[in-house]
Amino acid sequence: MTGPRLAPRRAVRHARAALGITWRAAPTGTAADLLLAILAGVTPVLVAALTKLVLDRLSGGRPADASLALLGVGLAVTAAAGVVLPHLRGYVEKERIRAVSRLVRRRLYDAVLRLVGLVRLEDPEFQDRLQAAQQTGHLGPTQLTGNALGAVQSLLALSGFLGVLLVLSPTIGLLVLAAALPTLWMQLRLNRARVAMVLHLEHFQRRDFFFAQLLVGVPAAKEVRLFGLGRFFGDRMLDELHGMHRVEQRLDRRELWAQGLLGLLGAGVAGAGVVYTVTAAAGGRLTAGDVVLYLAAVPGVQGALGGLVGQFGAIHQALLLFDHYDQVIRAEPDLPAPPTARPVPPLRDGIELRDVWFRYSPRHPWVLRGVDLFLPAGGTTALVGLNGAGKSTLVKLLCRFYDPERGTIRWDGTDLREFDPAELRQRLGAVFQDFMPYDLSAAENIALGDLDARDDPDRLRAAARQAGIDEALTALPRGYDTLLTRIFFDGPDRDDPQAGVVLSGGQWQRVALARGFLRADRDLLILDEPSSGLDAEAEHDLHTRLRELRRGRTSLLISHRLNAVRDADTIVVLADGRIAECGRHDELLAAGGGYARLFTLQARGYREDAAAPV
Ligand SMILES: Nc1ncnc2c1ncn2[C@@H]1O[C@H](COP(=O)(O)OP(=O)(O)OP(=O)(O)O)[C@@H](O)[C@H]1O
Repeated sequence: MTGPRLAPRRAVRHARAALGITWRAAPTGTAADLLLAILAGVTPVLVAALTKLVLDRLSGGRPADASLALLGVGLAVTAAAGVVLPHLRGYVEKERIRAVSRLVRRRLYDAVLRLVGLVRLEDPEFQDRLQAAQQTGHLGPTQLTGNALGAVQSLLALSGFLGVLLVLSPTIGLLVLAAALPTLWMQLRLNRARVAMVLHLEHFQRRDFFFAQLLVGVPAAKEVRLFGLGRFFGDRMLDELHGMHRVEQRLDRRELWAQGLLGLLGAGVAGAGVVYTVTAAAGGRLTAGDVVLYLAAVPGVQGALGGLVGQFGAIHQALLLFDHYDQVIRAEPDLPAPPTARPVPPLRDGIELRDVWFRYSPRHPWVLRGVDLFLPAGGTTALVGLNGAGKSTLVKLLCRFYDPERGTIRWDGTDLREFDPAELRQRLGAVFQDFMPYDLSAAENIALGDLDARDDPDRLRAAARQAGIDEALTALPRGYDTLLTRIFFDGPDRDDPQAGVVLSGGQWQRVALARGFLRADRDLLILDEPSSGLDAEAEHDLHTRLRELRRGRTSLLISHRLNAVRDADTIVVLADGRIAECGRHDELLAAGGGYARLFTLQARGYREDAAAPV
């Protein structure tokens, strides 16, 4: 497995950014941790040196005096510090990690919210990066800082012990250093392989998570059971897990061999040193204290060197992981913003699509191929067409989730590109075909349509009444405060059947409609298949209410049930990416085109149903 590389300039930029995040998130904690790391680095060297001095004094035959007592106290205090310091560092580090996680997460979501369109979010490569950034974003700064501080500690311990060894016996000092060099080289190689493995495993992990979610999650539960897919997905999940484990095992074996051999080499050198120091002490060339100092210094040097290499490896890994986060944070805006956005005026004339061409990316086919359409202010336009004709795509362009590749969409003559998208959307209301059921209370589910209405129960109820769901919500165990989910419960609430409820598909659609109706006063209301989940009576009821609600206002209605759109001021048929027909219901019927054919087909279906014996 070849190791992934990060260009040096990029690595330095990431290191600065990651350390900057740590400093901004927890300046005091980071400074305290640095101080503690320095103390932790010098403590073992001090303990070893003081032990040698005490032993030398004791074996030197001089009577005990105050200086020996002082050495003893110094040794006790330093040894105690050696015990306490790791715990203190552990606490400070956890505080720092929590602060960094909060800051990293806030910045990540701020960056995602800066993407006002959908292009980047729908790009699979960006999604992949985003997932990785969500999972590992905090590891960059925390791992980098933790290991940089660890490296400071290791460097201090290493230089302290090496200094002592070189003073004591330069030969042994150099021997220990030489014995550590192969370890250093091998560790660096292993580190690179481990980083490569972590990145390689990300893909396995995501697929493993996907299959696991299918098995345990509610959304797929019905199909998994009905189609008997449990074993199939389970096997796929285990394949991914096996794949991961095989990669890990290969590296673990390599590490085992390398570390075993290098451990033996290190032990050999250390053993030779012990023989030398003991012989020298027996011959009077070294003291008993020197022997103890040597015995402490050899593992100290080897440990510090190993630690240092491990820390550099972890820093390398942290920088690579930070790359995902950095790229998400630095993502360019997905929709060009005008240097100075024009204010969005109330709609007076209408919205005009002029020769609009659109495809989701150059890799995708054209969806819209020169659409010319005018949505007059104050009128209801219905958009119909076969599955995949591009109706929802046109809606997304009106909301400026994307820009047309060619042509323009004009709001009272001004290109939508000249507006700030957030301000434009303030003037729109919409109920999307794939509306979102939120695991929140009924009131919150509606209020999300206009957060200003959060504390205005009358407005929420009025919207619910218009969507025909007020009665059902009032009858819930806790009325509008009832949670429309059973996911977030713990404690006594878990067993309380009143705590949360599950709505039917049609009821959810009405809640989504109520959310949309909170914005019924906006300049344009878009309803994409608002009644697909409603029963026939409810659908009729809804469209009657809609007509009253939207009288004199601009709306765009999409529906496959042509009976529901027959009263629209204009009906537009989208086919092959263009406007194929346009007119009032009677005109289109008389024209005998695609609309007339579809309408007749649907009407005949109803008539035949009615005529069929029950
Ligand atoms: N995010 C996307 N990325 C790529 N292609 C897409 C995306 N969304 C839709 N499409 C494609 O664009 C075409 C038009 O889809 P769209 O959803 O606009 O059709 P529609 O008329 O609303 O269909 P339906 O009546 O089934 O809701 C389809 O071929 C679809 O596969």
